[in-house]
This record gives sequence, C-alpha cells and structure tokens, in this order.
Amino acid sequence: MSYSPDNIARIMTQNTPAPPAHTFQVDLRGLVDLLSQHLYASPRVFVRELLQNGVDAVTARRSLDPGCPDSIRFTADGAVLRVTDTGIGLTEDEVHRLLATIGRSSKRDGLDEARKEFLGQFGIGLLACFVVAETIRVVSRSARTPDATPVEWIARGDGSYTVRTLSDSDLAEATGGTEPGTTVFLEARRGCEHWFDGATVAELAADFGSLLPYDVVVGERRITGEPAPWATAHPGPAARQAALSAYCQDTFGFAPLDSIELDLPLVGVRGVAYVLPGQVSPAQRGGHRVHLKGMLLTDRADALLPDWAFFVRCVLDTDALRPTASREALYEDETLAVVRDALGARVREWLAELSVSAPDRLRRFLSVHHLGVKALALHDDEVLRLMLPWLPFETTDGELTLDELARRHDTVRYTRTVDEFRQVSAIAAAQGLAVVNGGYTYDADLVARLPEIRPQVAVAELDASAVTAHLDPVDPLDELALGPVLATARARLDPLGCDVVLRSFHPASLAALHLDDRAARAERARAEAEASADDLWSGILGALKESTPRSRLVLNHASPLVRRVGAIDDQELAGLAVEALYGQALLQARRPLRPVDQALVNRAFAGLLEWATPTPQAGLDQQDEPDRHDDEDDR
Ligand SMILES: Nc1ncnc2c1ncn2[C@@H]1O[C@H](COP(=O)(O)OP(=O)(O)OP(=O)(O)O)[C@@H](O)[C@H]1O
Repeated sequence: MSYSPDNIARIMTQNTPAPPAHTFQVDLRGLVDLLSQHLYASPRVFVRELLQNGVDAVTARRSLDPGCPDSIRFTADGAVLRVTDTGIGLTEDEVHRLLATIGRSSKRDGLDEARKEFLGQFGIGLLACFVVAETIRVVSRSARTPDATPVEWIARGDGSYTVRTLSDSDLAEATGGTEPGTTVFLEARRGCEHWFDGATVAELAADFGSLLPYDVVVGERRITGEPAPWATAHPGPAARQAALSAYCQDTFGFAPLDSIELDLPLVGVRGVAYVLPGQVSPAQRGGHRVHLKGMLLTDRADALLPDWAFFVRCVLDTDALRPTASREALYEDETLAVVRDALGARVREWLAELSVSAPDRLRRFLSVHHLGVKALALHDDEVLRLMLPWLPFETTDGELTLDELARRHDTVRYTRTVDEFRQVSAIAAAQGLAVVNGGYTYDADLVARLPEIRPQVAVAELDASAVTAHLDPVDPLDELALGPVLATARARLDPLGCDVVLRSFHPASLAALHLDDRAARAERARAEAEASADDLWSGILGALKESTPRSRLVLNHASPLVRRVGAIDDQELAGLAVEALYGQALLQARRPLRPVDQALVNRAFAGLLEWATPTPQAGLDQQDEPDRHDDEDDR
C-alpha cells in the first residue's frame, strides 16, 4: 500500500483510537548552552538583544502613537542589570504566548512591510540573556491595551517561569512608574558579574547602538543622539570629509586615505567606504561594519564587497540585508549579491571621478593600492579602460605608466618574470628597448591588454632571442682574435648547457650577460628531475624531452675586461676568468645557482685567488720551515 495522503487519512480513521499527541519538551539549559557555545561568538550579544527588544517595542508603539516617548534606559550595578523601555509593552496573555514560547515572535505577525520595521524575527533573542543571567524578570504594561493589568514574568535558567498580574502600586514599586512600557531585570549568573558592570554595559551598548534612532542611555551616559556623519548636514565639503575621516579614526582606528560616500537608496544602503592608508594583502578581506537599521550587526562582514575592493573598509547602515540567526553575519542571499554589485559599482565610479577631476588624489591612491586596481582592471573592462593609463609599472625607463612608456617607444615589450626582467633590464635599457617588468602579480596580463585601449601601441613579449638580436655582431677579425678564449669558454660551459657568443653592447661595464628563456629553464629542470628520478619517472621525463633549448652567455666585446681576458695566454687562467664571468652573470641575473654552477663558481674563485696570491719562493720556504719548527719546539 502506498502512503498517499488519501491512504494515510484512511489508516488514521480506521485505526482508532488515535494515539495521544505530545508536546515537545525543551531543555532550556541545553538550549542556552547551544546558543552560547555555537550560535553567538561572545556573551556580549545579550546587550544587543535587550537593546533590540527595546527598540522594536518603541517602534511598535510608534505605529499606534507616533508621538510616544522613545526612551531605552539601562542601569547596571555588577549584580543586576535593568532595562526600561517606553515601548508597546505586553499583556498577560502576550507574556504567555510570546515570552514563554521559544521561537515565537510578535515580529513575524502582520504584513511583510510591517515586519521590515523590526530588528528581531526569530523569537530566541531574550534567551540569549540566560548566557549571563540566572533569572530574567520582565515587568510590563501594554500600551496597546491601556486598561490591561500590568504583568510580571520571572523565568529561571532551569526552564521554569511564573507569571502574575500586578497592581499599579506594585508596578510603580518595581519600575518607578506606571506608564506603559517594559522593564527587564537580569540577575547575574555566578561568574558572569563582569558583564553587569556599568561601564562594560555602556561600552557594549555604545558599540552596538550608537546609530539607533531612539534615545538610549546607560547610567549617566547617552549612547545615541550623535547621528552618523554621512546622515548629517555639514557646513561644506571639507567639513564633511573631516567629519567622515574623524568617524573612521574613532571607529576603525585609522586615518583614511580617502572616504567614498555610499548612498544607494535603491539597494537600501547608506554609509562610507574608507580607503585604507597602507597596502594590504588582497587575501585580507572583510572587517566591514554593518548596521541594520542603526543596530550594529557585525564588525567583521567579509562578503559585502567584491574581492577586488580589498583596499576599502566600509561602515554602512542598511534596512535591506538579512542577518543570520546569530545576528552576527549577513545572510548570503540575492539581496546581498545585489548590494555587493552596487557597492562595487560605486567604488568603480569613484575611481572614474578621480581620474577626471582629481588626478593627484588618484595618483596618491594608486601609489598605495595599485595592486587592487590592477586586479580590478583585469576583471572589468571598464576599469581597464579607465585605469590602465594611470597605473605605475616597473620599466627599463624607471617607474612609469604604460602611456608614458608608449609615448617614448614604438614597441612596449614585457617579461613574464622578475628574473627575466633583471637579466635584460640593463642591456635592454642601453639598447633603447622599452621593457616592462611583467613578473609582478597581474602586470604581464595587463601590459598584454594595452592594445585593447591603445590600438596604435605594439606590445610584444620579450625573450632571450629578442635581446640577442639587438646585440651588435662583432667584426669577424675581432672575433677571430678572441678565438682561443671563446673556445676555452665553450669547452668549460658546454657541460652546463650554456652556449657562448660574443657580441658588442652597452653598457661596456657589463662584461657578460646570461640569457636564459623560460623554455631553457623548463628543459633544464626536466633534465635535472630526470637525472634524479627512478627508472619509471626518468623514462616518462625522458619522453618529454624538448629540443634542448640552452642558456647563453653573451660576452661583451665592448667591455675592457673581456678584452683583457681575451689577451690572457695562459689557457688555464683564461678558463678560470671565463668561469668567473659566467658566475658573475648568473648573480647579476639573480639566478639561483644550481649545484653545478656553485661548484664552478667556487672553483673559479679559488683558482683566481690562488693565482692572485702567488706561492712563496722556494728559498723563502726553506728559510721559513726551520723557523716554524723552532717555534713548535719552543712551545
Ligand atoms: N521589551 C519588550 N517589549 C515588548 N515586547 C517584548 C519585549 N521583549 C520581548 N518582547 C516580546 O517577546 C517576543 C520574543 O522576544 P525575543 O527577543 O525572544 O525574540 P524576537 O525579538 O521576536 O526575535 P529575535 O530572536 O530575532 O530577537 C518578541 O517578539 C516580543 O513580542
């Protein structure tokens, strides 16, 4: 038989009598442990939950009576915390229905629009107080039903509660007045007294609630009243910028490089994106402060902006985003995606504004955050078009923008690695070639895309052969004159996979150049791996063998040193000198030395030292020897 709804209904009516229905029992202590250990990051949230209930209660009363008082007052003495609000209040029936039923909330009743007014929604907030409180006592008078009797609810951490109605004088005695509203008393749990310290509560209330629209006071300290600087009128743009910066200093603890106002009513967001004054790693994201209708939701939001915008920290107030149940993070939904796009678009728009009206500010910004903008430009054609001309690059002509470089040269070349750039920069600069160091993150990819926005500029990747082509060939007679030393050099360096050529180039101070393109390096790495691999691997690696591209040592005929080396008759000494030139060229190119290179450089160095420090003459030797023996005898 299938368990279709019809069949289930038949079984239910056939098998009478129906089994008795039971109600779930809730172990309050277990639930509180769950909240405190798994939902909330810290007990501090109890202040936010109390604030939030007070704010929601005032909001609810305002919808009935727009002129009602809007006060929320905290007092704390280290043992008892008391919060009084002038909100909607509760009747006895509502106390049973709303306070004593976990998961029930009055804020889900009504139309969606009405619900949006409230901060709470889950019906668990008051429970958070048990994380620090032994008992929760709520004394309330309803504003909706003014003739309803005041009521007192006392709940204990063991899950029991009592309800009783109060006379007006009981109410006055408990709360100091008889007006509608609610007072919540918390009695500290043992070990949690520090959370009930007046200064601590004021600090927490200020952190969570400074932007709330109502009058919040803790002890003597007024928490609200100072509207957010972005929501205030200022005497002029400079005063506005100063106020925004001061807020950043107070809230985030840094003086921003710039402040980008975020006023996006279409997505329900208002606030500021502060540009960080120093470089940060693109991986280091988040730390945005998000307020929900004034209440601080989190100061660690990380998915609020697109990844590329890692150079800003935002503070914003929204009524559009949804909190998770812990109310410490944002719910990842379509609205958040829309807000993220809108915030990204705003930051991009700000960059565009700067490029037109404040190039100095843009340059200052780029000098710190070019990495973020480069990342952005790669993913966003509009930003590429807008920012590429402004971005600084390391080039053979110094630090320049691509536009500046393209103005001086017909072709812009780039290397894919920093190493390659180091190898060729001196020689390329001397040859008048324009080369960009594309070895830094994003740079090569960006330079390669330059023709998209500057079609008249030729862009080419540079490799070793492109540089050698720009080195002047040497007169055959001159080359012949250096024949012996070239032969020695080839014999010495051939086993290292390095060819030797003679060219003439500037600067003359550069005696030798080690050129080694990527293919040569990859092949060498493969050959080394093959040599040290077991049979199977060496077979596989051997099968990958390329046509052995080799590195090249280019000796500079224009260098007086090379000519002197060429004039050495002693072939052994000439060999050492060539090896030393090879080692120097490797170091100049900042190549890591392989063991064979190291051995060669050591040999060359030691050999040259030997040669430079001649052994003492035989006569002296004999004279010295007895003396040394004498010394030893003396000892
Ligand atoms: N100060 C108050 N004044 C009036 N009603 C209150 C007050 N505090 C709580 N309530 C009532 O108790 C209900 C439950 O409160 P609780 O804080 O547990 O959850 P919530 O605020 O509805 O939702 P959330 O869990 O999202 O905070 C509320 O929906 C509200 O009706």
